[in-house]
Amino acid sequence: VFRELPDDQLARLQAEHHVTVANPKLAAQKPAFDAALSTAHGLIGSSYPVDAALLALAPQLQVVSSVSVGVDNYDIEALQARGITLCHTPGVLDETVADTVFALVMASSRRIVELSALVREGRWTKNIGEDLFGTDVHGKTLGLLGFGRIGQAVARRAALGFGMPVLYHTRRAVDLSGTPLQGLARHCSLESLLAQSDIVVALLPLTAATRGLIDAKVFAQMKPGAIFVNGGRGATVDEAALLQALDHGPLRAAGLDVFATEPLPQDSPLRTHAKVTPLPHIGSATGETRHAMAELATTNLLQALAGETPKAVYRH
Ligand SMILES: O=C(O)C(=O)[C@@H](O)[C@H](O)[C@H](O)CO
Repeated sequence: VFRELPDDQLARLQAEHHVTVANPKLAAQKPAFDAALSTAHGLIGSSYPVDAALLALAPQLQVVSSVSVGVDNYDIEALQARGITLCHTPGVLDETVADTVFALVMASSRRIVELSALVREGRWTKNIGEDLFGTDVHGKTLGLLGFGRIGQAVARRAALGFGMPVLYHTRRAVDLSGTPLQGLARHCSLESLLAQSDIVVALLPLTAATRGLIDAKVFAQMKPGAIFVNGGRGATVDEAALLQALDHGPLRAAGLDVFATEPLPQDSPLRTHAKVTPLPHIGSATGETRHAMAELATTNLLQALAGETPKAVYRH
């Protein structure tokens, strides 16, 4: 177990297997982690690189169970070459991440953090003037880059809760017939989405194809005054181009839950930028959802080690 699990899930593992808990990110625990790797049949955790070098130290490994939906920390080819099963936790976090994304849409559009700080710091001395006005969210056009389970959960909030026209860009249109989004979300080209969207939300997994995809060319096609929110992976965005777009247009503001380097380096201009609402990668960070993720990851691991097909195998 290379990232802390709730006690009840740890107990499920200990009831059936010999369990070592060692977080390799903690120097004091790294030796125990390396020692346990040499005999490990299963790994469970998240946000630590499981690459070919690590796999070479784990000759008995049969399954890796990630307490995350994203799998960009895992060398998929190296795992497949070893016939090691990779499991993850899709589905159980969709609504929570969608809530976080919408919180960033609201916070960056209505300047919630900035104006709350004004009150906290005793600077509310007169009625708020136009220079501190935000911009409406209801009725604005939302553009989604990525339209999987989480993207569709965001689209439901927007279309059904805020009367927002929804556009999305993916390789293929999604069949929404019989779903609450039928007729409320339209598939379109990237260019068309960027030209029409008042709010652009990125929910892209990090792959070779999406790394740095949201670059200066993409920002330049956004509407003047657009709001940009990223709830997917930081490295899908060229952060230097994002800063340019914030400082020189067209962006009005950005809400960011993810960054190319996490935790965000202290000297990153995104950390203190007046037009940025930053969050420390809390997309799924609620007690309920992190427990549900740990529970699914534990079930995946137990099923795999019992020779059964795990509930959520990552399909490449
Ligand atoms: O599931 C994901 O892909 C996430 O980004 C978060 O829910 C995880 O908590 C995070 O990856 C853990 O480090």
